[in-house]
Amino acid sequence: MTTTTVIGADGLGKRYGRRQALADCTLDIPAGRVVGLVGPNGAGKSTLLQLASGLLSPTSGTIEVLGASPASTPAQMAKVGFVAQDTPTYAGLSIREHLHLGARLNPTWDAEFAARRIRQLDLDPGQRAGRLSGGQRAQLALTLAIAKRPELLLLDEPVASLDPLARREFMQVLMEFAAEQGASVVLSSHLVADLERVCDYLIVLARSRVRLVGDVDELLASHHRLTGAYREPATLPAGQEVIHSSHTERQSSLIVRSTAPIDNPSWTTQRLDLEDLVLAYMSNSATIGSIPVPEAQR
Ligand SMILES: Nc1ncnc2c1ncn2[C@@H]1O[C@H](COP(=O)(O)OP(=O)(O)OP(=O)(O)O)[C@@H](O)[C@H]1O
Repeated sequence: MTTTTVIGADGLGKRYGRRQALADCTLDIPAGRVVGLVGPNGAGKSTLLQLASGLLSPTSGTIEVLGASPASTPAQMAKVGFVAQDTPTYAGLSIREHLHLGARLNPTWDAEFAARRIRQLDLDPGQRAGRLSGGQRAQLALTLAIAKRPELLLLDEPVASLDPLARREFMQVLMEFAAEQGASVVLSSHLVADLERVCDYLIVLARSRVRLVGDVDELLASHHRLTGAYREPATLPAGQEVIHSSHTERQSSLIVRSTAPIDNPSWTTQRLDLEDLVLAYMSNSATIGSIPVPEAQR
């Protein structure tokens, strides 16, 4: 692990009975990045975020967050913000009471930010959380998490219930927070176009396993779409790994990983965008079988 690792995982796994939710997950996420966590339903994204927040314990391997075991001390918990998928709030408490609670519980609470954000969102501070719409409740939970001024913010599908304009505006607030504080953010989402605007680091999970991880610019520079006359993928030179292929009788279209430039004029080479890259790895892993749990571990 590097000294600036924000989340370090080694062979991390989580099993619910016979169901392997996360397997053999090894990560070394550098600090100060905005990390997009993507993958199909049931891939293990929430499980990974809950392991990082300390809400779940691993069944195998290890995880460290900001150099310590997740949620191991009050000081460590103060440095990490987490908003779960269901954006939990206290239904009986008003927005104002949530802000007071936040101020009492968090040593680094930014009261000015919290009050300004609630005004910007046009929310009534006297309104009980239980009376808010789903999107408004999510905005309250996200405001509380950012006002805590954590070193690491973990967000599980934070924008799923927000309208398109609110989504874009929230992503802007999130980027400002990360840039101003030098904070690290990990957010899961199915909305890759939103992630493309804010994330500089990517993790693709599928079928409980990490399929792709790294700096977004480096990943985009090392993947290429090749189109040309039909041919067998096996004819590619060493060092070019086919991630996804589709063929017609006449044409082959490949997504290839290669750090060296593709130097073959019989292919037309194009760059990928983030969505192409994510979909290539998701469909590639759809063809790989699920992970059997060894008899001895059941
Ligand atoms: N409490 C639980 N008990 C049993 N199985 C669980 C539990 N929580 C999650 N799982 C299983 O673990 C796997 C991973 O679930 P997880 O919620 O981490 O996926 P996800 O990637 O967040 O999915 P989604 O995109 O649908 O939110 C799934 O197969 C799920 O059914």
